[in-house]
Amino acid sequence: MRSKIRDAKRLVAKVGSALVTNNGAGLDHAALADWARQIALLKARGREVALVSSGAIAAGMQRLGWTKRPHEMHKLQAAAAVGQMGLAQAYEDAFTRHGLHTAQILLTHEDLSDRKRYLNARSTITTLLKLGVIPIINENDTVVTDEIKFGDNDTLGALVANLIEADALVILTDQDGLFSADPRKDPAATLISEGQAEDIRYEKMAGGAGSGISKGGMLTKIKAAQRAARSGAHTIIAGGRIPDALLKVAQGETLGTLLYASSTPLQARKQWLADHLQVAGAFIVDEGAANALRAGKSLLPVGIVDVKGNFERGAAVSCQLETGEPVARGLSSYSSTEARKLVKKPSSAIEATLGYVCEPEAIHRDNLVTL
Ligand SMILES: Nc1ncnc2c1ncn2[C@@H]1O[C@H](COP(=O)(O)OP(=O)(O)O)[C@@H](O)[C@H]1O
Ligand SMILES: N[C@@H](CCC(=O)OP(=O)(O)O)C(=O)O
Repeated sequence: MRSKIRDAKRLVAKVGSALVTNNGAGLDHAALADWARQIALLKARGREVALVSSGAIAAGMQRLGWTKRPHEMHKLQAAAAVGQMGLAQAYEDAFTRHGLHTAQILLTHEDLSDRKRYLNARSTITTLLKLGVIPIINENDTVVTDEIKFGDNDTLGALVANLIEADALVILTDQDGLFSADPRKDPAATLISEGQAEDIRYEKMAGGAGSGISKGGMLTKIKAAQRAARSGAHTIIAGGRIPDALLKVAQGETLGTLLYASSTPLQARKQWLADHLQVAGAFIVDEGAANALRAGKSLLPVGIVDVKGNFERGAAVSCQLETGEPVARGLSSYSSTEARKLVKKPSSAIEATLGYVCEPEAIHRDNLVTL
């Protein structure tokens, strides 16, 4: 089973408050530098890594000279806004030493449930990965408070894994993995080595959070593994203080707890597209485009002869022949208004027509299922 992780090309690593901060007093710069070193090595070995990191509130509290975590949401949000600067700076410094650039991405759950924003976030992060930049992701605590209340970047890690179709989500924390019971309360608890992410027994083993600064605990990690599995990503929960934890996990060494998914990212995405999509409109395509779609290729604007319905970028649309015969369905890279202007045009004409290019394809093959 661990070979699944050894073969994982795209990984999301999540480091929690329990690790990023020095017991709540600012950032643990040595720890950050060490993850940067490990991620740089993984990159050099051809892996893509996005990093979801907590720590904004703890860093902000230190910068503001606060010794006690406030209870008021607006103060916590202010601390997060101050601290995010330090967090981003610390990562940029750490990765610069390895010749790598970082990019700051602040997201909310709403961003990822809105189709248009979802596609935009997806294209940005995947473009950054292709450019060799390390995306450093945190929640946008200025505009949402749920995450501060629940102290849960685990869910964000899973959402990002879904978003970029990562092969694996590596959650690093202050325990060596999932134990049969909270090891802080039950010294006889034993480490679970691996199991299926959807196995509901694990939820019962996961108690609340361990320290004052973290709130999510193991339960949010198990839920995150279940969510990641829905897009085919395997999850590993491992001890972030174990030397070379990330490298070892990525090499497929038996470390921490592996909660595996039963399908691959692409299978899972296509299944989701096949099962759940209510279509908002249609692309009427010519024979050539229909054949390309049946051969598993993307839909290019040049093969579209007409656009039916009104829809936004990211909407689910069907692709059909003029006879009404359905060929495929998928997520449109363009709104219906934009797509109407692109009918029968080569992709090279998109920029001249719209003034910008979202994607060269009207529907990318990863976002398509043939019928
Ligand atoms: N079954 C369990 N196995 C391991 N840890 C558990 C379990 N149940 C609860 N925990 C607690 O979860 C804590 C990790 O979660 P949390 O403090 O939220 O970390 P992070 O900040 O890394 O997200 C551990 O310190 C531990 O006390
Ligand atoms: N986004 C916030 C808090 C998120 C948080 O604490 O999550 P976790 O590390 O999973 O316990 C921060 O950066 O401080």
